[in-house]
Amino acid sequence: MSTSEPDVSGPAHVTRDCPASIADAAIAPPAPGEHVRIFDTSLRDGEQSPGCSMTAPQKLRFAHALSELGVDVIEVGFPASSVAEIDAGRAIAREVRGSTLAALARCHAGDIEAAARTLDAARAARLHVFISTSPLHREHKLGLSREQVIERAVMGVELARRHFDDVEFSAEDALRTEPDFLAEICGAAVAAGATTLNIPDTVGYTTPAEIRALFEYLRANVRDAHRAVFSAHCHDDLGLAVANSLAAIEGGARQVECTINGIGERAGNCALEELVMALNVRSGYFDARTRIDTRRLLPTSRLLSRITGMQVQRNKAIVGQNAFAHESGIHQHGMLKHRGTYEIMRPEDVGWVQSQIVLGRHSGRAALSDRLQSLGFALDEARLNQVFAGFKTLAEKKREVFDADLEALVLGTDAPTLHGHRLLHLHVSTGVGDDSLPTASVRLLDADGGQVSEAAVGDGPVHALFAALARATGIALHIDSYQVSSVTTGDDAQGQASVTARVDGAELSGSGTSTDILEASAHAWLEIANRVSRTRAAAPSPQRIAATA
Ligand SMILES: CC(=O)SCCNC(=O)CCNC(=O)[C@H](O)C(C)(C)COP(=O)(O)OP(=O)(O)OC[C@H]1O[C@@H](n2cnc3c(N)ncnc32)[C@H](O)[C@@H]1OP(=O)(O)O
Ligand SMILES: CC(C)C(=O)C(=O)O
Repeated sequence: MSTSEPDVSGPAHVTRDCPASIADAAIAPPAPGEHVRIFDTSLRDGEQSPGCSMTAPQKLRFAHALSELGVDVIEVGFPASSVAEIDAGRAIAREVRGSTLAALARCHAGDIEAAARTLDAARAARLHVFISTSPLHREHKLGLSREQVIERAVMGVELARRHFDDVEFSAEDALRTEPDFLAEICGAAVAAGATTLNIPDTVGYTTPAEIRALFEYLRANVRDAHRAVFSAHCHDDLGLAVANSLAAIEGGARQVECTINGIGERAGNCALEELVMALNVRSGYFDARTRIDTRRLLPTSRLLSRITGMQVQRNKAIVGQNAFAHESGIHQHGMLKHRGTYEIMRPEDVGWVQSQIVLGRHSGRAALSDRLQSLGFALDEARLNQVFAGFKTLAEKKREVFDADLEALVLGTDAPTLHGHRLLHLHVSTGVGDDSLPTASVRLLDADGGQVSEAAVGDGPVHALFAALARATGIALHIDSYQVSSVTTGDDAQGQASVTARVDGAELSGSGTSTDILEASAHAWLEIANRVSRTRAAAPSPQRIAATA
């Protein structure tokens, strides 16, 4: 192998020619408000990411989620790659409705037959055939001349059309292909029956201005261009996949291929959630619509992370944990006055419950005071300043200051549970077998020093325990999440239980630690319940982030 730098740029005239061609191109801009098809390839290109392979049941589940999201086309896989891929695709084709189902094939008879067999039962099916068109790929990968590549492409499209009316042709590595040859092969594909022309930036090499120019050029120079929908498929090697896809839309693309969380070969593909929200938030600028139900973006992203085990980075746009979290005082102060100051979209519109004000070393008095009010503490200015000084000292030591820390700061060193109900006794029995039911009994010490005992049954021991605590305290919590993790090691490891609950429209969390995970769970539940009873006792209602106009 040569040690010199590989020439990856393709022919020098590729980038030089496009702008000149645009000047010649007398084409109408895309009609305003046009629909842009969303083609999701998480199950095909996404699955090509190392570490992202999915089982057949996982693919089926995710395909249902994509259809519920409102994706126009779901690429179910590359059937020629294995029997398991065919079986997974067939299961999707039997069940999933509401989206067109596509399968990828090389310009090979065997691949096309396998893809067609896979989509047999689909209500709406598309065959997607591809071949490389760039000089680098033609010479080094395929060993084919321009004419031979066109011949193969035409053969592939014609064979695909024998199975389905909906046929997509992709010119792999299109952005490093000579524009005149690209226009020629696209025209040949349309003549052979292709209804969608996909122009992939296979190696993530292009820039927004360049890809826009290329789409404008192709719309003007491909023979019978009006008979096909132009599509973009951008990779993220330079972090430009979303920007390039948006530019392609400006150039006339009316289908964009993307993946949830941007998974895909190498650095990934255009992230569906980012592209859709860019079109949505800047609708006046792009004037192009999708039919995606944006409130399903976060749940779909989370489902994919759970299935693949590939976590989304915290600062990822739209679906990352920090996407709607504010930690610095100046931003928090602005957010409390009007959330439009630091948010360009509503978290609720993409599936989050609400924005988050995270208290840490950069926070100021406005955010601290707001959080204290929502915890039921109304402090005068002098006391607030005192607590603020303690808060800053604590925040220097901790990354994030939690509600329980604030309660300790205001109330003194006692654990927060001392200021509400406290667990004295707990007994839980599990219910394995026909006649037994999981049962829990609890005895609590209340804030006035009295005792209260209650028992309850449930679907499982934790459910029974939480039901008994609800009876004893008179507080009903809607549990959103419950997790137990080990915080030390060995046989006597401490377990930490974390509970998140929604109460009176707010999301509250509590945690408890013990060598007994049921006791830890009871402490976590009581931490939230005690906060609720104190908040309810301390009217007026908490200040909320002002709604965006
Ligand atoms: C840009 C993209 O994302 S393309 C999609 C990439 N996805 C995948 O490759 C996943 C599925 N792939 C596979 O399972 C395997 O590669 C298979 C089963 C398809 C093929 O396996 P093999 O027959 O062992 O071939 P191998 O993968 O080593 O090489 C690819 C062959 O396809 C040929 N080829 C590549 N693209 C095309 C095309 N679009 N049309 C026709 N032939 C093509 C190559 O020239 C090579 O042919 P050769 O074996 O005659 O040299
Ligand atoms: C096969 C095509 C669409 C592709 O995945 C690419 O070129 O990246």
